[in-house]
Amino acid sequence: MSFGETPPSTDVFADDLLTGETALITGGGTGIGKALALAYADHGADVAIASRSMEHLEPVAEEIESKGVDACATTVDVREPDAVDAMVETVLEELGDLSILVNNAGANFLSPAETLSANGWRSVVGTILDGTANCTFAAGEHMIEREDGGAIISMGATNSVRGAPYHAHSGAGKAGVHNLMQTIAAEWAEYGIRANTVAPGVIRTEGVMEVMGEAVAERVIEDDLAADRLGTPADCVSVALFLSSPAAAYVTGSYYAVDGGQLLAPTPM
Ligand SMILES: CCCCCCC/C=C/C(=O)SCCNC(=O)CCNC(=O)[C@H](O)C(C)(C)COP(=O)(O)OP(=O)(O)OC[C@H]1O[C@@H](n2cnc3c(N)ncnc32)[C@H](O)[C@@H]1OP(=O)(O)O
Ligand SMILES: NC(=O)C1=CN([C@@H]2O[C@H](COP(=O)(O)OP(=O)(O)OC[C@H]3O[C@@H](n4cnc5c(N)ncnc54)[C@H](OP(=O)(O)O)[C@@H]3O)[C@@H](O)[C@H]2O)C=CC1
Repeated sequence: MSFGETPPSTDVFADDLLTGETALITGGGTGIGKALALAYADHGADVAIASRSMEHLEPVAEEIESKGVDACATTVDVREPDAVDAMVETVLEELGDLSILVNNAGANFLSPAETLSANGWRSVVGTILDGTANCTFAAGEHMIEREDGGAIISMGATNSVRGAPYHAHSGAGKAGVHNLMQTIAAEWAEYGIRANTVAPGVIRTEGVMEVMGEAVAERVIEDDLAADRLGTPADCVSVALFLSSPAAAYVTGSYYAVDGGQLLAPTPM
């Protein structure tokens, strides 16, 4: 017996779950971010996507518009605070509001700690942690001013909970992301803004397969997971949609692993 697949969100959630909301998803042109962007549109939200490459963004923006909602695609390097401020301005100019932020842009490679260069550390921690902070602060300023609350979801990773070989930069960055979400949850509750972390385990995307390769993926399934498959972007979509919706009105500062049981202890038998 296996867990099976997470069904498409349209089979589970109401079509109008997010009608009236405006979501910004960083890294929304590929992988998990693309799946999130299309799902948010399926459920009625206007959707902005932002990353460094317009080539990644443009086709997804077209697909979002084909679903009958408004789309905005804007380039940004999330490591640059001024560029992030400009991204939020563009979203507000083009879509008129910003009520949901998904900090999804990410970067990773596997490296022994002792050979990791200072620049290698910065490229990953800068994207994951500085990027999440820059976007949260810029979007948060608007969310506070709009006086109607908001939802912030940050993509963490299971490597934030347990140190793991070759993850010095990525694990430390993702641990910082969750801690930041908890602090934001505490500080901005008074404005009706909720902040939560979704922590994928190993989700089959082009990005992660570049990092780990097929042979390592097979070993992970065999040795590290309770589930009998890697995760899919759809597995992450349903949790993020829930956290973005009124169904999660009392949920803030929380950590949701989407990991097929990766964080469970291995069997002693
Ligand atoms: C076994 C289980 C694995 C599961 C992992 C689960 C945890 C998280 C997973 C994910 O996040 S998956 C998503 C991953 N997606 C991406 O990484 C896509 C984006 N990736 C990138 O943009 C690049 O790969 C990047 C290197 C992360 C960043 O590129 P950027 O253009 O900013 O930097 P570069 O100029 O290319 O390099 C900067 C710096 O980093 C060093 N470096 C790059 N790759 C490696 C490597 N494989 N090993 C060691 N060092 C590396 C590079 O040499 C540069 O340093 P200096 O040479 O200038 O010192
Ligand atoms: N897949 C997995 O197994 C896991 C993923 N995660 C996390 O989930 C999220 C999505 O991962 P996944 O879909 O696999 O990754 P992808 O590699 O597909 O996506 C990463 C995205 O981030 C964007 N991006 C990278 N650097 C920057 C930057 N400096 N500024 C703006 N955008 C940037 C990229 O777009 P562009 O190149 O156009 O800039 C790309 O769209 C990430 O945060 C990742 O760390 C966590 C654990 C496991």
